[in-house]
Amino acid sequence: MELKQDEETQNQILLEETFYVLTKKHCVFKVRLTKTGLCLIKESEHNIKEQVIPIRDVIGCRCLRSKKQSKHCTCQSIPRSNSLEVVEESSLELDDEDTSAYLYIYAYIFQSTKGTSKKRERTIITLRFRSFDKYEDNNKEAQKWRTAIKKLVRGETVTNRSISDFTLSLKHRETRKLLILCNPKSGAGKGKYIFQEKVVPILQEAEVPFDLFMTKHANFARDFVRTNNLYQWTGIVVVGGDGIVFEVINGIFERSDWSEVIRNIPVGVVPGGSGNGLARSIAHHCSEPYMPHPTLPAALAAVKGRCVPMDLVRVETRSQILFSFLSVGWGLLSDIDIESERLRMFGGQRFTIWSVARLIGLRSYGGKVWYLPSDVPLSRSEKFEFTGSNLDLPAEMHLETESDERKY
Ligand SMILES: Nc1ncnc2c1ncn2[C@@H]1O[C@H](COP(=O)(O)OP(=O)(O)OP(=O)(O)O)[C@@H](O)[C@H]1O
Repeated sequence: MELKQDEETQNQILLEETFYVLTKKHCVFKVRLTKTGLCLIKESEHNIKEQVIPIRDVIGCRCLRSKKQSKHCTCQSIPRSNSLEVVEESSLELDDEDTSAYLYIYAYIFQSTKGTSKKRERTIITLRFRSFDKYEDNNKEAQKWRTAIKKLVRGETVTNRSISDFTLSLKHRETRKLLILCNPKSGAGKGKYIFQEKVVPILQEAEVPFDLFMTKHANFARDFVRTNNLYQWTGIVVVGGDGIVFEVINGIFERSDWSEVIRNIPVGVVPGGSGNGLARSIAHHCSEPYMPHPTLPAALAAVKGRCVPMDLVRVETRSQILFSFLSVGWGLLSDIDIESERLRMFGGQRFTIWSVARLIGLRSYGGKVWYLPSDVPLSRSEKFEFTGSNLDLPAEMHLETESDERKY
């Protein structure tokens, strides 16, 4: 009984609106927002199709206005969806004649690809609010949807009652700020490119502000996290390989307030290095596809603030104390890792090349290992399942509310 009630509240409609596709006659989309997702119901002459975009796949949304067209054509007062250019509300380039408010919703959804492994695809849903004559009224509607979606994305409670107050806080601003530590030398030297091209667009779509610091030399990141006030940031995202993550974690443990930091400041990694063992392991743990877009699961987790606790290993040698998060290497593997540094220009291939070299000249090491067998069962990862669809969403979809200008 309780389960059923819970399901009912999850599926309770928070917002609902009817939209049209400019280019298709007699094609109506009902768009519903519930706590679990954005439901698109396509009603055409002969059938009804439906797809739910789960809230966990949505990263954010933005309200924009249409941009003034350079060559104004009097025969086309309504911007065509495929030629639509949009700007911020504050822009000097906005088109005063178009009183519509455009809500851009950004989602990364699993596509039902037959025969191949699952992957996430970027999908943009544009909702054009144009029922009213004044931009302010259309914007109020769009902002109501925006605020509700953003709150749900952040895991906050949204009820039908609270939605009526959303218009009061129109100028809702994101306060989350991430610290990005990017190693420009990681992997084959593409750390900066990866950040600018793969991560920045996702941060912008999610409207997550950030402070970026490029590491200038070995141990820069370690010193940075040891000496700075980390509480000014909501989390640390490292762009690089396992080496730079190692620096950050060990830098944290060199602080006197390390226990406070590890409880309050999550650390994430966007793979930019050669091996990227931690980023791969996290993607595997979360059942997120790592290939063909390795940076995607990490960037999405960073903007959504998704985090789970992670075990660390404290290693004491005669001369130092270290914290390890993947493995503690000794012998052949460490030799390959450290000595292949000179082949950095080959990216991840450096490990294969140096493995062959070391196997040819195999060294032997003597040692003893003591261990305690674990009686704790291995934890099972949460499986994110593909939610059924029969709509086959395109990468971009433009829907709009009805207006007097629309004529069949
Ligand atoms: N600006 C820099 N110049 C030279 N070295 C740097 C710089 N910034 C950081 N480093 C060093 O580069 C080392 C390797 O970096 P990182 O782990 O990001 O890449 P990787 O070694 O290619 O990846 P992986 O560890 O996953 O194989 C780090 O241990 C760090 O000390």
